[in-house]
Amino acid sequence: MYSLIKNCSDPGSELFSKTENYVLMNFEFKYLAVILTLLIVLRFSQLVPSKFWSWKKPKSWIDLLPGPRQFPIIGGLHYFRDLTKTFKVLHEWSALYGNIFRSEGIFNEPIVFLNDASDVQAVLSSNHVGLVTKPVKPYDALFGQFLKNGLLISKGEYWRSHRRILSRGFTYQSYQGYAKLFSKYTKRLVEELEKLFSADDEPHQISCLIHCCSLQIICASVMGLELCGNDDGRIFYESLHRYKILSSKRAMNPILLFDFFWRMHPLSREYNQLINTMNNITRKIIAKHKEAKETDAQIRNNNADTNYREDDIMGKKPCRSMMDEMLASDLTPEEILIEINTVIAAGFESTSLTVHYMLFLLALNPEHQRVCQEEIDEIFNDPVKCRNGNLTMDGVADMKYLERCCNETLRIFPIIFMFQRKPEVAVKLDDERELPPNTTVAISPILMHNNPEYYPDPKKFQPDRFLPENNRKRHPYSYLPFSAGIRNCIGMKFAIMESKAIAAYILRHFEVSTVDKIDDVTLLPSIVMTPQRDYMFHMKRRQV
Ligand code: HEM
Repeated sequence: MYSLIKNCSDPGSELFSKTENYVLMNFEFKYLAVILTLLIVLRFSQLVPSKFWSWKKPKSWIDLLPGPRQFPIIGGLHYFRDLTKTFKVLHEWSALYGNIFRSEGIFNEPIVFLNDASDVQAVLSSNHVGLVTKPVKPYDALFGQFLKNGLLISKGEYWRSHRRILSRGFTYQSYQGYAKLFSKYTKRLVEELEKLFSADDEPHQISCLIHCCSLQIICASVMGLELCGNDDGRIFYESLHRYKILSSKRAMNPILLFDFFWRMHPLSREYNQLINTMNNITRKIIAKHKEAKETDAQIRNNNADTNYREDDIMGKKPCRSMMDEMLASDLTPEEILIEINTVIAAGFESTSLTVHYMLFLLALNPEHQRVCQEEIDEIFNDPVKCRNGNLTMDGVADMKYLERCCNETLRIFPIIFMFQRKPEVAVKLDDERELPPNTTVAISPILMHNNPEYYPDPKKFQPDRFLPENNRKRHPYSYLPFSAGIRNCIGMKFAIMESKAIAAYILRHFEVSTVDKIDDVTLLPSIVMTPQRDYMFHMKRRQV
């Protein structure tokens, strides 16, 4: 099945592929000249409101907030010229300016950075749909063509009704089925790791294998698509993999966030073709499921008087996919397509990176790895929690220490390192401060999770920070890997269960160690927080 992977290169190096970046650079130089000319013309033609140029005039308490020096038009974007220093810049700003500061985006649009848990709670905790609106940039630019008005981007009542429908795919019953898929694909992953590490004593990178496993899990859970052994699956895998690389390249290049420039870029043609290819495959699957569902309904009618059991007809599949839940709603096939794209895009890389970071931290901290293994062994030896070598949903849920390690991993490496809101109504932070409607707010889990006020000795890997009694002592909005409030991550539980299941199978079979140290690898602000190169692992087979 891992024949899907043609070239096991690490994600960071693919992002820095020389030929494509040469194309990008050429492109930038060409269009930088166009932008500058355009801006000079705009400046002198007075077409742009003067507020964009007079960036120094304070107007409200927000303008008076501390923050880095801004420049006309580009605001504070130039601080992120060198993307390898992005997280360093954010940490420096937080150290210099405290828990609330301001910077500016393109055309000097103010952005308020909130890093105080109570301020964040004021923004995220309301049930008012107008409060959970997101700004058009960067969301639309990054995801708009693939995710259109899917759950991640949509707003208002449309968002609320779709959120309700998608939630039906995340019930206790659905998780019983997903647990079977976690086992199926992770067992194959273990076989591949076995082959890789038994061949020699060299350290190896493993992210592409984990990535492939996670992608198979999400495609099977969302639409019952088996990526292996059929052409559509293979094409979908290759297209999605390439789509991810192109969108990350776009995300890391502020000029390309403008649709105008992106459309002229040579890579955008390939990008559109990839989306078309994936959409065509998904449309075919939706049509097939719809047809099967109609046939089922017919059989059900014909069997109304008999002892008909739904499982007899539907139950050949290991579980009902999320798509089946959507087909049972009044969503149109095109709406279903967009929501499928949303769930896959939001769920595949975030989870595989979590596993990757978790294994790395456990390799660096063998004393914690041993505790996890004791817990995992006990559950694997329990015939109720692990049936015929397959972990059940309850078995995974019972791995409490592993879960604390997963939480601590996401504290140290919050994959979604920043997210934004643009509340349509005013938000009262306290008696003196109110954010006016349409203020862009940036919330950065990476700054919050490194604040010693919430996490003493934040660099240290300490899973017991997440013991229930310690959680109770901490502000509930100080832990934000999945955001919080009504617009938090809908797949949070799925992500934690899947990460734990993959890590559990690996740790059951291998002792994991690494030749890297935590500071050896720079982190990049791709759409998700990505290591510039893969961590290198050793895996030694355990006697179990
Ligand atoms: C460790 C893995 C994951 C992390 C760290 C993560 C994190 C997040 C965060 C921070 C948000 C809020 C983004 C924002 O406000 O802009 C979000 C939203 C979302 N996530 Fe996840 N996620 C993960 C896995 C998943 C999985 C596995 C799925 C699906 C199965 C998923 C589906 C979604 C969707 C659909 C949204 C949009 C929700 C809405 O706006 O109502 N995520 N995720």
